[in-house]
Amino acid sequence: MKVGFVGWRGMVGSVLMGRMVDENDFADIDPVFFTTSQAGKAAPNFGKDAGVLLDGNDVAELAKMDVVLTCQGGDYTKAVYPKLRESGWNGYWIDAASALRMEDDAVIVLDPVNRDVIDASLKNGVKTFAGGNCTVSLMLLALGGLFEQDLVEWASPHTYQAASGAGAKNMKELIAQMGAIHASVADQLDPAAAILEVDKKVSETLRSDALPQAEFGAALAGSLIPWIDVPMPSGQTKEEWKAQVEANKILGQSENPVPVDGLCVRIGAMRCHSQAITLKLKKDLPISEIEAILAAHNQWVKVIPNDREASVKALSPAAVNGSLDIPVGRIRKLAMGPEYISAFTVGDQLLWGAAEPLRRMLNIIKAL
Ligand SMILES: NC(=O)C1=CN([C@@H]2O[C@H](COP(=O)(O)OP(=O)(O)OC[C@H]3O[C@@H](n4cnc5c(N)ncnc54)[C@H](OP(=O)(O)O)[C@@H]3O)[C@@H](O)[C@H]2O)C=CC1
Ligand SMILES: N[C@@H](CC(=O)OP(=O)(O)O)C(=O)O
Repeated sequence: MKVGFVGWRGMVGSVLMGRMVDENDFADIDPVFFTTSQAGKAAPNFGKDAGVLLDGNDVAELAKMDVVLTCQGGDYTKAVYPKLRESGWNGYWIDAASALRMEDDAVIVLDPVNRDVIDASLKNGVKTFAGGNCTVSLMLLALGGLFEQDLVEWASPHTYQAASGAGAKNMKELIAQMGAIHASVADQLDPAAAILEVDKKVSETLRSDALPQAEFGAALAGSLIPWIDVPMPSGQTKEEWKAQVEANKILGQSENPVPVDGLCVRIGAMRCHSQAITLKLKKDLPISEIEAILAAHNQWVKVIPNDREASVKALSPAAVNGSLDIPVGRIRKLAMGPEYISAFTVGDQLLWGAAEPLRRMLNIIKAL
């Protein structure tokens, strides 16, 4: 099977390549690597010689592929995908970008949650598959058991999203901001120093034009940004809008959607998105039963007991970074009534949030 990779050297693409090497996924495919800027240079070798890089805008070359897997971004998809389909190509297109997710002829892939939807679509001849928005995929992996058993009346996820969701340059800018903050008070951090003086200087640094902020346009380190992506007419941000439409499309219930809505906030984590979710369940279930339902859903979700030590240790971006685990904890009844519960979950937005569902979709196609 000829698989053309586009966007393989970007941040999401690199995580994907790493996972494919780890899982020996290159063994049974013929990889072909495309680029939009380096055609003719040597292709990478992930255990197989792949010749030279081909031009990612060359529709005739792309049309020789059985599968095209792209992590290049939405602009690339919008420019190339229609031309490739119009050329008569009937191969499988697997995409990290959001551009095609809500198209009628595309399926959003998250196979531990919607393998049934994927299998039915393959039988029906669907050839276009997109990975979901990172917060949506991570929420559904964490709470999959409750959704699967149709126990959720509504969900309100409030997010704490990492810098990586905005791109590699933003991750570097976050670190540069941390460095600038530290540098502004580095000689005043001894125990005897007056903390209010230190705080004043830090505030001045955060508000100063000298703080590196070309990417975020605001301070993120030592602060937060309560807005992700463009505005929608509803008053939601586009990131917030995606929660309900994508979650229900993944679950195959767009006709009768479960309301999913909350605020999305960028915080100073590197590559793990966290979410505090309020759920209204359709019935009053004991916490032990809720925990058992969540834990049984998939092999990556890990239920964390609602105690201080376990929560601090396991439910943080620092603990989850680089891992496929999806811890979910802080599960308790809320004061609003016995059907209202809270949950807090953390997931690596480059792994389950981006690369892993695509890698697994490629393997599903390979096995057809
Ligand atoms: N970041 C995220 O969290 C998520 C991103 N996505 C989707 O994936 C797309 C790609 O995101 P991301 O991986 O962050 O994008 P990157 O900016 O890291 O990479 C995109 C492309 O930039 C080009 N590029 C130029 N200079 C470099 C360089 N120095 N190193 C690496 N690549 C370089 C490469 O294309 P070329 O070889 O053609 O020059 C590369 O494929 C997004 O637009 C989005 O649609 C989806 C889910 C999550
Ligand atoms: N918007 C996400 C990252 C992302 O790329 O999302 P999407 O795949 O839906 O465009 C974030 O900023 O954290």
